[in-house]
Amino acid sequence: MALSCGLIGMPAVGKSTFFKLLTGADISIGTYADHANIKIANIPDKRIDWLTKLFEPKKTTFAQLEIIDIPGLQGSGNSREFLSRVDQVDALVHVVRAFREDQVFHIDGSVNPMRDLDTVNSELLLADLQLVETRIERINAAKKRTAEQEKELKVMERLQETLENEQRVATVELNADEQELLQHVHFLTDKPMIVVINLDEEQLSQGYAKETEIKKYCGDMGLRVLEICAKVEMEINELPAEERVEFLQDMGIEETGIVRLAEVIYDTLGLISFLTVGTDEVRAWPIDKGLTARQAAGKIHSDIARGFIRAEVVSFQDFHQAGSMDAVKEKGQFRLEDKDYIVHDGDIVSFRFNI
Ligand SMILES: Nc1ncnc2c1ncn2[C@@H]1O[C@H](COP(=O)(O)OP(=O)(O)OP(=O)(O)O)[C@@H](O)[C@H]1O
Repeated sequence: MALSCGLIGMPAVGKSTFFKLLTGADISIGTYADHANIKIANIPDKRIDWLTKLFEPKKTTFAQLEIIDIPGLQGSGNSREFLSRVDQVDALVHVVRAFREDQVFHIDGSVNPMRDLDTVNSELLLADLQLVETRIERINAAKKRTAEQEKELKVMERLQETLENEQRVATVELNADEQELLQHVHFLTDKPMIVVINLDEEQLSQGYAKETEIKKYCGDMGLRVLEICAKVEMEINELPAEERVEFLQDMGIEETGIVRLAEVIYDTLGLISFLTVGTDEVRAWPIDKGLTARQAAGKIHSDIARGFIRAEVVSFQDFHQAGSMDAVKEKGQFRLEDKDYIVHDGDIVSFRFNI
């Protein structure tokens, strides 16, 4: 099952616009959306584009993620529903409005990215603090504490202090023992989160005054920040492919904000891709960093993992430089790896198996 990423933020900050850009979904973009949209996004991958040109396969499959457009947080009225939706996703993209546009209302009457950042973060921090406090109360109410409860209490007290200092659970270093203890507790501020500052065209071209302040705030919280102008991205999206390249060159940028965002989400989720090639299909397979060849084989089919013999591996970079499998073999860059080989991002793999 694909991992999921939820778009969150205040109402009318551009979440549906980013959702549409990431998933290519044709949904109506409104300022009063009251439902969550879920769609699959392909993760753009230049390696897959290149391999597709070379192999001309019947089918090309990109790595995929589920993207969920979570309705805007508007005061405490819908906060319970908001928090339960946040609880269900693997990562978050927090869209913050910096763009100035009189036609688009702001729920608090003015555009203030720092205030919005803080409002949403506080909601998440508070939900986690309540969870910690409930668990502490439960342990304290026990007549006699087990050794396990003693350990949990110590960790919970550390988390409580962190959250009271407005720091995220993700910033707390836990040893393996403590991690196991918390395995079944879901903290919202433990989820990877990326902050996207949605700029207007002028802020994009002339620089954005609040940049330093926001970056410092996010840096202190351990959050990655991207600055993107959703309006310009929509315009780029409507251009034919050839004109798009030209447009980006004119702007002096290599990638659109959306491609960068998709890559950062993928990376933040701890995912890498191994690749399979052939005339039937060229495909990127998402796996967690650190998986072995046999575990990676299991992502394709459990039979391949069970009957695993060897993995034939060449790195995309070597293949790209050499230009063909024969050239790769001549250069001695074609490897046979066993089941414990740790698969790397961009490994082109073919599994030998026997069942
Ligand atoms: N960078 C930008 N510059 C100017 N206008 C923008 C920008 N980004 C989004 N908008 C406009 O802001 C409005 C709100 O955007 P959108 O519907 O995507 O927000 P939302 O966060 O999904 O809202 P809701 O929470 O109500 O669903 C739209 O009219 C959109 O075109």
